[in-house]
Amino acid sequence: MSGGRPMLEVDGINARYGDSQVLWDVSLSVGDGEVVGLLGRNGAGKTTTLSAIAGVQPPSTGTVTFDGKDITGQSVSAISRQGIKLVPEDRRPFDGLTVRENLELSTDTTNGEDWDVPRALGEFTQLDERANQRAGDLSGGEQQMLVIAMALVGNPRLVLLDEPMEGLAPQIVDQIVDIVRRVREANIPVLLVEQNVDVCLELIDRGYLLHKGEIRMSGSAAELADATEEIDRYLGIRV
Ligand SMILES: Nc1ncnc2c1ncn2[C@@H]1O[C@H](COP(=O)(O)OP(=O)(O)OP(=O)(O)O)[C@@H](O)[C@H]1O
Repeated sequence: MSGGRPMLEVDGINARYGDSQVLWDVSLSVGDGEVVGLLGRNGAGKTTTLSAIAGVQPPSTGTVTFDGKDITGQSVSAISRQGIKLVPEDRRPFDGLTVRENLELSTDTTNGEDWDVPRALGEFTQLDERANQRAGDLSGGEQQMLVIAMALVGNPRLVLLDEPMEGLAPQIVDQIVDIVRRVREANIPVLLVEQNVDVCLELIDRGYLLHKGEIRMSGSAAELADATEEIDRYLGIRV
């Protein structure tokens, strides 16, 4: 279901930390309204790929094109203004602010007005119930919900989600899965980094297997689900 034109095109990017090369000619795309998975073991280069797209760690070579425009090497803020919202693995809300204040602070109408604080609280009723509580007093799962809601009130044109289920209890994982589904229903494209193959395949239209900094396989969710040998080899886990 690759749908329309690619919203994001990553073409042959290489990235290094000092002398050590960690991405080798990585190419991938995310189409309009697609949820695309980037799967790989610890250290495969998933976070570095997201960092290259978001401008945190520009690639040494290769290009990143967003909505037909070359954004390679632009600053994090310039890329964010164009509607790419990165939700890093360790992103946390501001503990001392309430849920509502965190959402108000993250509201950005540069790229649209579909999402605002009332809509976010309407979609995430668990957050609505705690709207006036300090974010620091929320559970880990609720905080994760809040950081995703904070990305949504930024009216993103693409969300980069780095392991949003990491460290959460299975019951909470289900809630985050539900949230990613709702982002998808809102037609916002998502590039989802995930180590949990089962969870990832439930959510994505297409995906890429990254191993030691190289894309080893790509395909639809169904093709990846059938590729048990590659999943075993590159992820060391069975579906
Ligand atoms: N700031 C850094 N300086 C030096 N090496 C780094 C840095 N960040 C990551 N690396 C190395 O780059 C490689 C890719 O790391 P990256 O974080 O992109 O992988 P990942 O697939 O996201 O893994 P994880 O799930 O553990 O975050 C790893 O070998 C890692 O040790």
